[in-house]
Amino acid sequence: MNTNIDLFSPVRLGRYELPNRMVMAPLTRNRAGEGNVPRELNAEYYAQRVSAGLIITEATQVSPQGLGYPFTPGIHSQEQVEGWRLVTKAVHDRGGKIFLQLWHVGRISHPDLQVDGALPVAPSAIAPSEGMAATYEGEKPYVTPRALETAEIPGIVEQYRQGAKNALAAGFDGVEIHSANGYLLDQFLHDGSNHRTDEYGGSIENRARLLMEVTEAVVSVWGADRVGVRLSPSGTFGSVYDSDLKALFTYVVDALNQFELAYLHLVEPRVAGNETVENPTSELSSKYFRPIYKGTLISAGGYDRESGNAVLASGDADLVAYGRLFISNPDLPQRFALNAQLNPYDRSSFYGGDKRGYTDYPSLELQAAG
Ligand SMILES: Cc1cc2nc3c(=O)[nH]c(=O)nc-3n(C[C@H](O)[C@H](O)[C@H](O)COP(=O)(O)O)c2cc1C
Repeated sequence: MNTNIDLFSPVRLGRYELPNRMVMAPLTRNRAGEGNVPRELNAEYYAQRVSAGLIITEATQVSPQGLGYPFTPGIHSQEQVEGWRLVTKAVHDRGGKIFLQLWHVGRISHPDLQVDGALPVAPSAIAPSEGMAATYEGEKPYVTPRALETAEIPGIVEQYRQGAKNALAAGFDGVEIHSANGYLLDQFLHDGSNHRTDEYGGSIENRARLLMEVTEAVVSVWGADRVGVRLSPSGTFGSVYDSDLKALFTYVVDALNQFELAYLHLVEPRVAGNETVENPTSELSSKYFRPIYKGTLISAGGYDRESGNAVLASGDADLVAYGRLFISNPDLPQRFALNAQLNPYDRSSFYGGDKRGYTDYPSLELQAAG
Protein backbone atom coordinates (compact mmCIF):
# COMPACT_ATOMS: atom_id res chain seq x y z
CA MET A 1 0.00 0.00 0.00
CA ASN A 2 1.46 3.34 -1.05
CA THR A 3 -1.20 6.01 -1.23
CA ASN A 4 1.31 8.50 -2.70
CA ILE A 5 1.40 6.66 -6.01
CA ASP A 6 -1.17 7.60 -8.60
CA LEU A 7 -1.61 7.63 -12.38
CA PHE A 8 0.75 10.60 -12.66
CA SER A 9 3.66 9.14 -10.72
CA PRO A 10 6.66 8.42 -12.96
CA VAL A 11 7.66 4.78 -13.20
CA ARG A 12 10.49 2.62 -14.46
CA LEU A 13 9.41 0.04 -17.03
CA GLY A 14 12.29 -2.21 -18.00
CA ARG A 15 14.80 0.01 -19.77
CA TYR A 16 12.61 3.11 -19.71
CA GLU A 17 11.54 5.88 -17.33
CA LEU A 18 7.92 6.72 -18.09
CA PRO A 19 6.40 10.09 -17.13
CA ASN A 20 3.09 8.58 -16.02
CA ARG A 21 1.47 5.21 -15.36
CA MET A 22 -1.25 5.38 -17.99
CA VAL A 23 -0.82 2.83 -20.78
CA MET A 24 -2.77 2.87 -24.01
CA ALA A 25 -4.02 -0.74 -24.26
CA PRO A 26 -3.60 -2.69 -27.51
CA LEU A 27 -6.63 -1.93 -29.69
CA THR A 28 -7.38 -3.57 -33.02
CA ARG A 29 -8.94 -0.94 -35.29
CA ASN A 30 -8.79 -2.63 -38.74
CA ARG A 31 -7.58 0.44 -40.60
CA ALA A 32 -4.29 -0.67 -42.13
CA GLY A 33 -3.70 0.10 -45.80
CA GLU A 34 -3.28 -2.26 -48.74
CA GLY A 35 -1.11 -5.28 -47.92
CA ASN A 36 -1.95 -4.72 -44.23
CA VAL A 37 0.61 -1.92 -44.24
CA PRO A 38 0.32 0.89 -41.65
CA ARG A 39 -0.11 4.33 -43.20
CA GLU A 40 -0.23 8.06 -42.34
CA LEU A 41 -3.74 7.78 -40.92
CA ASN A 42 -2.49 5.24 -38.39
CA ALA A 43 0.54 7.38 -37.56
CA GLU A 44 -1.75 10.34 -36.86
CA TYR A 45 -3.97 8.20 -34.60
CA TYR A 46 -1.07 7.00 -32.45
CA ALA A 47 0.60 10.42 -32.38
CA GLN A 48 -2.63 11.92 -31.01
CA ARG A 49 -2.41 9.54 -28.03
CA VAL A 50 1.23 10.16 -27.23
CA SER A 51 0.63 11.54 -23.73
CA ALA A 52 0.13 7.96 -22.54
CA GLY A 53 3.20 6.89 -20.56
CA LEU A 54 3.36 3.93 -22.93
CA ILE A 55 1.45 3.08 -26.11
CA ILE A 56 0.97 -0.59 -26.97
CA THR A 57 -0.07 -0.98 -30.59
CA GLU A 58 -2.98 -2.95 -31.91
CA ALA A 59 -2.26 -6.66 -32.31
CA THR A 60 -0.02 -7.16 -35.36
CA GLN A 61 0.38 -10.49 -37.13
CA VAL A 62 3.88 -11.93 -37.23
CA SER A 63 3.20 -13.90 -40.42
CA PRO A 64 0.56 -14.26 -43.17
CA GLN A 65 -0.59 -17.40 -41.32
CA GLY A 66 -1.16 -15.34 -38.16
CA LEU A 67 -3.75 -13.08 -39.84
CA GLY A 68 -7.30 -13.35 -38.52
CA TYR A 69 -9.22 -10.23 -39.50
CA PRO A 70 -9.37 -7.91 -42.50
CA PHE A 71 -7.20 -4.78 -42.47
CA THR A 72 -5.13 -5.58 -39.39
CA PRO A 73 -1.48 -4.61 -39.77
CA GLY A 74 1.35 -7.10 -40.11
CA ILE A 75 5.06 -7.02 -39.27
CA HIS A 76 6.31 -9.63 -41.75
CA SER A 77 6.86 -7.69 -45.00
CA GLN A 78 9.34 -4.91 -45.81
CA GLU A 79 6.44 -2.61 -46.72
CA GLN A 80 4.89 -3.19 -43.30
CA VAL A 81 8.18 -2.40 -41.56
CA GLU A 82 8.36 0.84 -43.52
CA GLY A 83 4.71 1.62 -42.76
CA TRP A 84 5.33 1.13 -39.05
CA ARG A 85 8.31 3.52 -39.29
CA LEU A 86 5.81 6.30 -40.02
CA VAL A 87 4.10 5.43 -36.75
CA THR A 88 7.20 5.11 -34.57
CA LYS A 89 8.63 8.36 -35.97
CA ALA A 90 5.40 10.28 -35.35
CA VAL A 91 5.26 8.99 -31.76
CA HIS A 92 8.96 9.63 -31.07
CA ASP A 93 8.85 13.11 -32.58
CA ARG A 94 6.30 13.94 -29.89
CA GLY A 95 8.29 12.30 -27.11
CA GLY A 96 6.25 9.11 -26.71
CA LYS A 97 7.12 5.44 -26.24
CA ILE A 98 5.54 2.66 -28.26
CA PHE A 99 5.65 -1.16 -28.06
CA LEU A 100 4.35 -3.42 -30.83
CA GLN A 101 1.97 -6.25 -29.91
CA LEU A 102 3.07 -9.50 -31.65
CA TRP A 103 0.14 -11.66 -32.74
CA HIS A 104 -0.77 -14.99 -34.29
CA VAL A 105 -4.51 -15.75 -34.18
CA GLY A 106 -4.27 -19.54 -34.70
CA ARG A 107 -7.73 -21.08 -35.11
CA ILE A 108 -9.53 -17.71 -35.09
CA SER A 109 -8.53 -17.27 -38.76
CA HIS A 110 -10.43 -18.51 -41.82
CA PRO A 111 -9.26 -20.02 -45.15
CA ASP A 112 -10.45 -16.80 -46.87
CA LEU A 113 -7.64 -14.97 -45.04
CA GLN A 114 -4.98 -17.65 -45.49
CA VAL A 115 -2.50 -18.07 -48.35
CA ASP A 116 -4.02 -20.41 -50.97
CA GLY A 117 -7.11 -20.92 -48.80
CA ALA A 118 -5.18 -23.04 -46.29
CA LEU A 119 -6.78 -24.13 -43.05
CA PRO A 120 -5.92 -22.06 -39.98
CA VAL A 121 -3.49 -23.78 -37.62
CA ALA A 122 -4.01 -24.54 -33.93
CA PRO A 123 -2.72 -26.80 -31.16
CA SER A 124 -5.52 -29.27 -31.96
CA ALA A 125 -8.18 -29.71 -34.65
CA ILE A 126 -10.92 -28.08 -32.54
CA ALA A 127 -12.95 -25.14 -33.83
CA PRO A 128 -14.02 -22.31 -31.50
CA SER A 129 -17.46 -23.26 -30.20
CA GLU A 130 -18.93 -19.77 -30.35
CA GLY A 131 -18.72 -16.72 -32.57
CA MET A 132 -17.92 -16.27 -36.25
CA ALA A 133 -14.77 -15.71 -38.31
CA ALA A 134 -14.29 -12.22 -39.80
CA THR A 135 -13.60 -12.35 -43.55
CA TYR A 136 -13.54 -9.84 -46.41
CA GLU A 137 -17.07 -10.98 -47.26
CA GLY A 138 -18.39 -10.54 -43.74
CA GLU A 139 -18.79 -13.13 -41.00
CA LYS A 140 -18.54 -16.84 -41.77
CA PRO A 141 -18.66 -19.89 -39.50
CA TYR A 142 -15.33 -20.95 -38.06
CA VAL A 143 -13.69 -23.93 -39.74
CA THR A 144 -12.02 -26.78 -37.91
CA PRO A 145 -8.32 -25.84 -37.85
CA ARG A 146 -5.40 -28.09 -38.66
CA ALA A 147 -3.37 -29.28 -35.67
CA LEU A 148 0.26 -28.19 -35.97
CA GLU A 149 2.76 -31.04 -36.35
CA THR A 150 5.41 -31.14 -33.63
CA ALA A 151 8.03 -30.49 -36.32
CA GLU A 152 6.23 -27.25 -37.27
CA ILE A 153 6.46 -25.68 -33.81
CA PRO A 154 10.02 -24.34 -34.22
CA GLY A 155 8.70 -22.54 -37.31
CA ILE A 156 6.03 -20.84 -35.19
CA VAL A 157 8.72 -19.71 -32.73
CA GLU A 158 10.69 -18.38 -35.71
CA GLN A 159 7.66 -16.38 -36.88
CA TYR A 160 7.69 -14.53 -33.55
CA ARG A 161 11.48 -14.12 -33.64
CA GLN A 162 11.30 -12.62 -37.13
CA GLY A 163 8.37 -10.39 -36.11
CA ALA A 164 10.46 -9.19 -33.17
CA LYS A 165 13.42 -8.45 -35.46
CA ASN A 166 11.18 -6.56 -37.86
CA ALA A 167 9.73 -4.54 -34.98
CA LEU A 168 13.28 -3.57 -34.02
CA ALA A 169 13.92 -2.47 -37.61
CA ALA A 170 10.68 -0.47 -37.58
CA GLY A 171 11.93 1.66 -34.68
CA PHE A 172 9.72 0.45 -31.82
CA ASP A 173 10.79 0.81 -28.18
CA GLY A 174 9.84 -2.77 -27.35
CA VAL A 175 7.35 -5.54 -28.01
CA GLU A 176 4.49 -7.23 -26.20
CA ILE A 177 3.77 -10.91 -26.81
CA HIS A 178 0.02 -11.40 -27.19
CA SER A 179 -0.77 -14.50 -25.18
CA ALA A 180 -4.31 -13.43 -24.28
CA ASN A 181 -7.87 -13.38 -25.59
CA GLY A 182 -8.03 -16.85 -27.13
CA TYR A 183 -5.36 -16.45 -29.84
CA LEU A 184 -2.69 -19.01 -30.73
CA LEU A 185 -0.53 -18.88 -27.58
CA ASP A 186 -3.64 -18.80 -25.37
CA GLN A 187 -5.06 -21.77 -27.35
CA PHE A 188 -1.94 -23.73 -26.41
CA LEU A 189 -2.27 -22.80 -22.73
CA HIS A 190 -5.88 -23.97 -22.27
CA ASP A 191 -6.77 -27.67 -22.05
CA GLY A 192 -10.10 -27.01 -23.82
CA SER A 193 -8.27 -26.11 -27.05
CA ASN A 194 -5.05 -28.08 -26.55
CA HIS A 195 -5.47 -31.88 -26.67
CA ARG A 196 -1.92 -32.57 -27.85
CA THR A 197 0.02 -35.58 -26.66
CA ASP A 198 3.52 -34.32 -27.54
CA GLU A 199 5.68 -32.06 -25.36
CA TYR A 200 3.38 -29.10 -26.15
CA GLY A 201 0.25 -30.69 -24.63
CA GLY A 202 -0.92 -32.55 -21.57
CA SER A 203 0.63 -31.12 -18.41
CA ILE A 204 0.45 -27.40 -17.68
CA GLU A 205 4.21 -27.22 -18.12
CA ASN A 206 3.87 -28.72 -21.60
CA ARG A 207 0.98 -26.43 -22.59
CA ALA A 208 3.02 -23.40 -21.48
CA ARG A 209 6.10 -24.55 -23.39
CA LEU A 210 5.33 -22.68 -26.61
CA LEU A 211 4.81 -19.39 -24.77
CA MET A 212 8.10 -19.89 -22.95
CA GLU A 213 9.95 -20.70 -26.18
CA VAL A 214 8.42 -17.70 -27.94
CA THR A 215 9.33 -15.45 -25.01
CA GLU A 216 12.90 -16.72 -25.05
CA ALA A 217 13.16 -16.09 -28.80
CA VAL A 218 11.74 -12.56 -28.54
CA VAL A 219 13.96 -11.77 -25.55
CA SER A 220 16.97 -12.92 -27.57
CA VAL A 221 16.20 -10.15 -30.07
CA TRP A 222 15.19 -7.32 -27.75
CA GLY A 223 16.63 -8.07 -24.31
CA ALA A 224 14.17 -8.87 -21.52
CA ASP A 225 13.91 -5.24 -20.40
CA ARG A 226 12.09 -4.30 -23.62
CA VAL A 227 9.67 -7.25 -23.76
CA GLY A 228 6.25 -7.66 -22.12
CA VAL A 229 3.74 -10.52 -22.13
CA ARG A 230 -0.05 -10.14 -22.06
CA LEU A 231 -2.29 -12.76 -20.44
CA SER A 232 -6.05 -12.89 -19.82
CA PRO A 233 -6.30 -15.48 -17.03
CA SER A 234 -10.08 -15.38 -16.76
CA GLY A 235 -10.79 -14.63 -20.42
CA THR A 236 -13.27 -16.70 -22.39
CA PHE A 237 -13.01 -14.76 -25.66
CA GLY A 238 -12.27 -17.15 -28.55
CA SER A 239 -14.04 -19.99 -26.67
CA VAL A 240 -11.03 -20.88 -24.54
CA TYR A 241 -11.61 -22.77 -21.31
CA ASP A 242 -9.61 -24.84 -18.90
CA SER A 243 -10.37 -27.38 -16.22
CA ASP A 244 -8.15 -25.51 -13.72
CA LEU A 245 -7.52 -21.89 -14.64
CA LYS A 246 -6.03 -21.07 -11.28
CA ALA A 247 -3.37 -23.78 -11.48
CA LEU A 248 -2.67 -22.93 -15.13
CA PHE A 249 -2.10 -19.23 -14.69
CA THR A 250 -0.36 -19.54 -11.33
CA TYR A 251 2.18 -21.71 -13.12
CA VAL A 252 2.47 -19.46 -16.19
CA VAL A 253 2.90 -16.24 -14.21
CA ASP A 254 5.48 -17.83 -11.95
CA ALA A 255 7.34 -19.33 -14.91
CA LEU A 256 7.51 -15.91 -16.60
CA ASN A 257 9.46 -14.62 -13.57
CA GLN A 258 12.55 -16.35 -14.96
CA PHE A 259 12.86 -13.84 -17.81
CA GLU A 260 12.84 -10.60 -15.75
CA LEU A 261 10.69 -8.97 -18.41
CA ALA A 262 9.90 -5.27 -18.73
CA TYR A 263 6.39 -6.14 -17.56
CA LEU A 264 3.54 -8.60 -17.33
CA HIS A 265 0.22 -7.26 -18.62
CA LEU A 266 -2.90 -8.83 -17.09
CA VAL A 267 -6.49 -8.42 -18.22
CA GLU A 268 -8.89 -8.25 -15.28
CA PRO A 269 -11.88 -10.61 -14.90
CA ARG A 270 -14.08 -7.52 -15.42
CA VAL A 271 -13.65 -7.76 -19.20
CA ALA A 272 -13.85 -10.52 -21.80
CA GLY A 273 -12.05 -9.41 -24.96
CA ASN A 274 -13.66 -6.05 -25.66
CA GLU A 275 -16.79 -6.35 -23.50
CA THR A 276 -17.43 -5.56 -19.86
CA VAL A 277 -18.45 -8.53 -17.72
CA GLU A 278 -21.05 -7.72 -15.07
CA ASN A 279 -20.39 -9.31 -11.68
CA PRO A 280 -17.32 -11.37 -12.59
CA THR A 281 -16.83 -14.40 -10.38
CA SER A 282 -13.19 -15.18 -11.19
CA GLU A 283 -10.66 -14.28 -8.52
CA LEU A 284 -7.79 -14.22 -11.07
CA SER A 285 -7.20 -10.47 -10.91
CA SER A 286 -3.96 -8.55 -10.51
CA LYS A 287 -4.51 -8.72 -6.73
CA TYR A 288 -4.23 -12.51 -6.91
CA PHE A 289 -1.11 -12.48 -9.11
CA ARG A 290 0.72 -9.61 -7.36
CA PRO A 291 2.43 -11.82 -4.79
CA ILE A 292 3.35 -14.39 -7.47
CA TYR A 293 4.85 -12.06 -10.08
CA LYS A 294 8.14 -10.43 -9.08
CA GLY A 295 8.33 -7.69 -11.72
CA THR A 296 6.29 -4.79 -13.05
CA LEU A 297 2.55 -5.44 -13.52
CA ILE A 298 0.22 -3.63 -15.90
CA SER A 299 -3.47 -4.16 -15.18
CA ALA A 300 -6.18 -3.62 -17.83
CA GLY A 301 -9.91 -3.88 -17.98
CA GLY A 302 -12.73 -1.55 -17.09
CA TYR A 303 -10.67 1.09 -15.29
CA ASP A 304 -11.68 4.72 -14.89
CA ARG A 305 -9.73 7.50 -13.18
CA GLU A 306 -10.75 6.58 -9.68
CA SER A 307 -10.32 2.82 -9.93
CA GLY A 308 -7.01 3.30 -11.78
CA ASN A 309 -5.65 5.44 -8.96
CA ALA A 310 -7.02 2.95 -6.42
CA VAL A 311 -5.32 -0.09 -7.92
CA LEU A 312 -1.99 1.79 -8.00
CA ALA A 313 -2.38 2.96 -4.41
CA SER A 314 -3.17 -0.59 -3.29
CA GLY A 315 0.04 -1.81 -4.91
CA ASP A 316 -1.82 -4.53 -6.84
CA ALA A 317 -0.57 -3.03 -10.13
CA ASP A 318 2.24 -0.69 -11.18
CA LEU A 319 0.60 0.73 -14.30
CA VAL A 320 -2.96 0.81 -15.63
CA ALA A 321 -3.95 0.25 -19.26
CA TYR A 322 -6.96 1.97 -20.77
CA GLY A 323 -8.59 0.72 -23.95
CA ARG A 324 -11.99 2.08 -24.86
CA LEU A 325 -11.41 5.39 -23.09
CA PHE A 326 -8.26 6.00 -25.16
CA ILE A 327 -10.24 5.37 -28.34
CA SER A 328 -12.53 8.33 -27.69
CA ASN A 329 -10.15 10.51 -25.64
CA PRO A 330 -6.82 11.06 -27.39
CA ASP A 331 -5.75 13.29 -24.47
CA LEU A 332 -6.99 10.96 -21.73
CA PRO A 333 -4.12 11.77 -19.30
CA GLN A 334 -4.84 15.49 -19.54
CA ARG A 335 -8.54 14.88 -18.98
CA PHE A 336 -7.81 12.75 -15.93
CA ALA A 337 -5.37 15.35 -14.58
CA LEU A 338 -8.06 18.02 -14.84
CA ASN A 339 -10.88 15.66 -13.92
CA ALA A 340 -12.50 16.87 -17.13
CA GLN A 341 -15.44 15.31 -18.90
CA LEU A 342 -14.74 12.36 -21.21
CA ASN A 343 -15.91 11.87 -24.78
CA PRO A 344 -18.17 8.80 -25.03
CA TYR A 345 -16.94 6.11 -27.44
CA ASP A 346 -18.83 4.94 -30.49
CA ARG A 347 -18.68 1.14 -30.66
CA SER A 348 -19.88 1.04 -34.28
CA SER A 349 -16.61 2.59 -35.49
CA PHE A 350 -14.27 0.42 -33.36
CA TYR A 351 -13.42 -2.02 -36.15
CA GLY A 352 -12.72 -0.71 -39.62
CA GLY A 353 -13.68 2.37 -41.57
CA ASP A 354 -11.97 5.68 -42.12
CA LYS A 355 -10.91 8.55 -39.89
CA ARG A 356 -14.40 8.81 -38.40
CA GLY A 357 -14.36 7.35 -34.91
CA TYR A 358 -10.58 7.04 -35.29
CA THR A 359 -8.71 10.35 -35.55
CA ASP A 360 -11.66 12.74 -35.20
CA TYR A 361 -12.34 12.49 -31.45
CA PRO A 362 -11.59 15.97 -30.15
CA SER A 363 -8.96 16.86 -27.58
CA LEU A 364 -9.89 19.32 -24.81
CA GLU A 365 -8.03 22.05 -26.68
CA LEU A 366 -10.08 21.50 -29.80
CA GLN A 367 -13.27 21.39 -27.80
CA ALA A 368 -12.40 24.67 -26.08
CA ALA A 369 -11.57 26.28 -29.43
CA GLY A 370 -14.72 24.91 -31.06
C1 LIG B 1 -11.83 -2.10 -30.22
C2 LIG B 1 -11.01 -3.00 -29.34
C3 LIG B 1 -9.93 -3.67 -29.88
C4 LIG B 1 -9.11 -4.48 -29.07
N1 LIG B 1 -8.00 -5.05 -29.61
C5 LIG B 1 -7.12 -5.71 -28.82
C6 LIG B 1 -5.87 -6.16 -29.33
O1 LIG B 1 -5.53 -5.94 -30.50
N2 LIG B 1 -5.05 -6.83 -28.49
C7 LIG B 1 -5.38 -7.07 -27.18
O2 LIG B 1 -4.60 -7.68 -26.45
N3 LIG B 1 -6.55 -6.61 -26.66
C8 LIG B 1 -7.40 -5.93 -27.44
N4 LIG B 1 -8.56 -5.40 -26.90
C9 LIG B 1 -8.76 -5.47 -25.45
C10 LIG B 1 -8.22 -4.18 -24.77
O3 LIG B 1 -6.80 -4.11 -24.88
C11 LIG B 1 -8.60 -4.08 -23.29
O4 LIG B 1 -8.08 -5.19 -22.59
C12 LIG B 1 -10.11 -4.03 -23.11
O5 LIG B 1 -10.70 -3.07 -23.97
C13 LIG B 1 -10.49 -3.68 -21.68
O6 LIG B 1 -9.98 -2.41 -21.33
P1 LIG B 1 -10.97 -1.11 -21.26
O7 LIG B 1 -12.08 -1.49 -20.30
O8 LIG B 1 -10.09 -0.02 -20.72
O9 LIG B 1 -11.47 -0.87 -22.63
C14 LIG B 1 -9.42 -4.64 -27.70
C15 LIG B 1 -10.53 -3.97 -27.16
C16 LIG B 1 -11.31 -3.16 -27.96
C17 LIG B 1 -12.46 -2.40 -27.35
